[in-house]
Amino acid sequence: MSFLVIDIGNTRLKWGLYAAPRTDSVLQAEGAVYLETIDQLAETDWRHLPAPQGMLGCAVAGQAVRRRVEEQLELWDLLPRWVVSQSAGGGVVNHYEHPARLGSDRWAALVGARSRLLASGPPRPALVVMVGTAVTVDALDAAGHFLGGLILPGFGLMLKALENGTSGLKVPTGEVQDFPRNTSDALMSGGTDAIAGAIERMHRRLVARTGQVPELYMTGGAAVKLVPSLDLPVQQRDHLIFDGLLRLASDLPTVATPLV
Ligand SMILES: Nc1ncnc2c1ncn2[C@@H]1O[C@H](COP(=O)(O)OP(=O)(O)O)[C@@H](O)[C@H]1O
Ligand SMILES: CC(C)(COP(=O)(O)O)[C@@H](O)C(=O)NCCC(=O)O
Ligand SMILES: [K+]
Repeated sequence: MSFLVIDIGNTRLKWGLYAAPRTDSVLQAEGAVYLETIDQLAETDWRHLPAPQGMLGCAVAGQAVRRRVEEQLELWDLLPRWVVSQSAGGGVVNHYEHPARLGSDRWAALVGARSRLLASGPPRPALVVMVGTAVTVDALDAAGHFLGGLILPGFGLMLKALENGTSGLKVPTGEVQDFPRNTSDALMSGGTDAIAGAIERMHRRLVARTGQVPELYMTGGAAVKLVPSLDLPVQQRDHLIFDGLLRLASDLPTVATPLV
């Protein structure tokens, strides 16, 4: 049975069609569209796809966007199911003060990272970074306890805030430099150091807390921009959230019961 996973972020909708709702399942097709174009999915990306028998998604861009996607899903006869972050699941214990308020994409990324970590060796701590509209830096200990995490602006939001809040920063983005000597490079380097700095600080905290060096997983559209500037070994996984959704789907009862 082919299975559809969907990650609705605040900038793009990412989807993946897998052979089955299992973490070792083969990815058959995938795509990413900006939210402005999701009302055409049934006639574009999804038009010629084999009908999936099931789906599971995470959505953090609000109810209205989610409903627009559900209208596109009427192309097939399947029940839309959306993850709500739980207090425990997928091998992760969620120590957020209000577990359901943790972004479901963060939850899926944590579950995905934990399942990849356990599939690749002994249990260790992990740092799970999503570089998207916002950036999140989330800490897992060796037992799979989500200790907490950071939220900070993504590259786009940082640059937009500076452009809107000043008169002198309406310039194209430049390159990352150690000692930037023009406005464009200063902006790109400042944004990169802000995000890389947050990651390196949380990395140091997690080492101090656990006494072990964590695995660092990074995902998200802008991860590719950041990896070269990080002083830490990184596992860049574009499909980390998909991995988490498949793991959560494999735990679900096969009876189509809506999560929310
Ligand atoms: N190929 C790319 N190279 C660099 N940045 C990208 C690329 N694709 C998307 N981005 C940036 O990443 C962000 C969107 O990534 P994404 O993970 O889809 O975010 P979200 O999950 O918040 O929708 C935007 O800031 C966008 O500018
Ligand atoms: C932090 C986020 C905005 C990240 O969203 P994204 O950048 O992927 O669009 C999203 O995970 C969210 O809305 N979280 C809810 C608040 C929280 O996690 O505390
Ligand atoms: K995301």
